[in-house]
Amino acid sequence: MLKLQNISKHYDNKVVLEDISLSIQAGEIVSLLGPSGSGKTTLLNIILGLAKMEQGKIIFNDQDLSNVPMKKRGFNIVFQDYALFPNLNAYENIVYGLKNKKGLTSEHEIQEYIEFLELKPHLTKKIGALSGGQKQRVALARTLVMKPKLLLLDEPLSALDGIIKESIKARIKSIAREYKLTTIIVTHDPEEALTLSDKILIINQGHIAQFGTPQEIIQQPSNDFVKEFILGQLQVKRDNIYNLFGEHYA
Ligand SMILES: Nc1ncnc2c1ncn2[C@@H]1O[C@H](COP(=O)(O)OP(=O)(O)OP(=O)(O)O)[C@@H](O)[C@H]1O
Repeated sequence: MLKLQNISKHYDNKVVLEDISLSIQAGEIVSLLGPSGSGKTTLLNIILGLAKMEQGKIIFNDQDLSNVPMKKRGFNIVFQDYALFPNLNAYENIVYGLKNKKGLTSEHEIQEYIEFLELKPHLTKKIGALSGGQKQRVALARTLVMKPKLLLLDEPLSALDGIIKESIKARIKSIAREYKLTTIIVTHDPEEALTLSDKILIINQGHIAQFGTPQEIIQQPSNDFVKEFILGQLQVKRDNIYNLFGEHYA
């Protein structure tokens, strides 16, 4: 279980996060959702250990990790641009992080992750020859072979379109379920957050606007910001299509 307690962060004189507290249960998928500049990536980086906080605590399975360096936290992230090595092929990318972790993951286990993500036909391809969805799956496999205690994903769907997006969404859900892996996802898209997560943390200008299940957020938005940000954006999408096609759009 991950507990964030009273996390605050400033850049120069600007408050970026103020007094963020929440608890995430083991195996849950939680989205950090908010507009551009609201502090989502900063919070993700603080959990990862990449950014420092001025105040607050990070407790994971009853252990205080607040001053534990990134490498010793055992959390892993998939960055928005995947950060894969273009000169290596897909398999070499997947196992790259294991070089200094002898014995962590057997070849048999590596093959299981590869099967799970249906990457077998692509292993010898260079990164440049892969589609966006295939790159995302290689990035996920590379992270899973490290057996992370917590999986962090920064905008995992933003570079993907349509059907590929839906298939990666399903993968992320099945990874969390299959490996009981607590997963935290940054997104600015309400639809993604609502369809992917067990819980959503809505951030507005560094403050928690609401933390709840998708159903709670839809049925009981706790303030005007949540209403506007979530329901407003979804309504605009519906209206745009309705205006074009009228009653033909069910
Ligand atoms: N290294 C930095 N130095 C100074 N200010 C920063 C730095 N990183 C982020 N900020 C500021 O902190 C605020 C929050 O940024 P952050 O990247 O966390 O937001 P975000 O919600 O992830 O936005 P986006 O969706 O655009 O990525 C912004 O106002 C940003 O300008």
